[in-house]
Amino acid sequence: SSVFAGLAQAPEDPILGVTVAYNKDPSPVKVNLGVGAYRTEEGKPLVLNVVRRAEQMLINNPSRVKEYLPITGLADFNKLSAKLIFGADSPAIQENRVATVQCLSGTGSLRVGGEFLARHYHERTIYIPQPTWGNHPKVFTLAGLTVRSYRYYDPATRGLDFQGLLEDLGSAPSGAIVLLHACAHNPTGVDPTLDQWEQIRQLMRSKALLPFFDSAYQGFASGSLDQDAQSVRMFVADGGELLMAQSYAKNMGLYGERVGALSIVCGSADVAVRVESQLKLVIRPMYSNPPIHGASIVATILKDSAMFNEWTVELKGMADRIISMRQQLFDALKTRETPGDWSHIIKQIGMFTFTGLNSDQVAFMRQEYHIYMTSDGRISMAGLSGRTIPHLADAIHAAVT
Ligand SMILES: Cc1ncc(COP(=O)(O)O)c(CN[C@@H](CCC(=O)O)C(=O)O)c1O
Repeated sequence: SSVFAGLAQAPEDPILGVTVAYNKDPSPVKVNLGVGAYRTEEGKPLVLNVVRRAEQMLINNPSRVKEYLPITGLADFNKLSAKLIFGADSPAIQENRVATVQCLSGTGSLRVGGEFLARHYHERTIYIPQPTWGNHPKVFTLAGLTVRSYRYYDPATRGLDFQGLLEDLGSAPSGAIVLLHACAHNPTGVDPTLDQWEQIRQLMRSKALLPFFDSAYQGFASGSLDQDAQSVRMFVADGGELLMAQSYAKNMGLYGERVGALSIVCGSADVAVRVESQLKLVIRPMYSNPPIHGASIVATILKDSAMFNEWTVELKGMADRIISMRQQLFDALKTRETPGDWSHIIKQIGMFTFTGLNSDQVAFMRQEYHIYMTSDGRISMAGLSGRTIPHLADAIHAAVT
């Protein structure tokens, strides 16, 4: 007998569970378009050359040890991560108003930020986009926040529901927390224009809504690290406060190293010092201190201008390959004269295409064509190649005719 005999079987994760199902499928034509992880044209995971070089340098360094990091993580990594997202010339950094802690990738950064807010911020409600990354509601609920949604995506236009967004944020209680995807919105691939970002910023500041940015794809959307950080930098430039979760999973290919950072831009240096001290009290009983290897790789690359440049070239290569998959899929559907308007495939940006296919069509494509994607119709473009695009186009064509 077992004390856990009555335990129910938990369901598979809506995103990570797609890979579990894919791995069980013996079909030679199966394609995994579920998890947002980059694959090469040959369909293989990619370890960036610059990452391998950085790792080699670390391994060859005889004085390198495996001691505990401080609770806040690797100091170099934290400073360089803040510079990467806020910009080297950021006034907030110059004025020492940024508290940064290394966390367990993007998820860990969001969770630590959520727990910090639940303990120290007067408004416990966080507004998240509808739809958003499937893990967001669970992360913030378990952190102790009350999760509500704001309209974001318009299925009719397959674009931004900007009026709905403004209305929902306009009617949020003043001081409420608002989660914002910095770029490459997951799952829709739809981002506000810079002008729309400015309107969002003005509305939020006028109601003292607290921005919580999630940046999991910096450099992956446009291929430019600075361009993909423009939304964040507009908010920092106005001198206001915000939270910022960064992930190096995708843009540096460090998925399993769990490398990320949470930064809180504060009103003054004095507040930033106290914020960092309280963040340590959240982290210490959660995982005590973060892993050293991945953060050392990132710091090695970001601090050396030649390696940084090499990284930007490889990053642009990944972004460009995804953009070319968009064009090839769009062209393949046009060739087949597949019913419907598929221009959103080339308009959307970042890792994902929100196809508009419904869960029945997704199930049909899995059954008949061994195409694996999330039930909301999202496909990870990084999972495609010139070889698999015709197969996907055939499947979509069959699903909609
Ligand atoms: C918007 C957003 N925030 C945070 C994360 C968390 O990434 P970390 O690995 O913790 O840094 C993801 C990853 N979402 C991808 C990857 C698989 C997953 O974790 O769901 C996805 O949506 O497929 C994301 O898309």
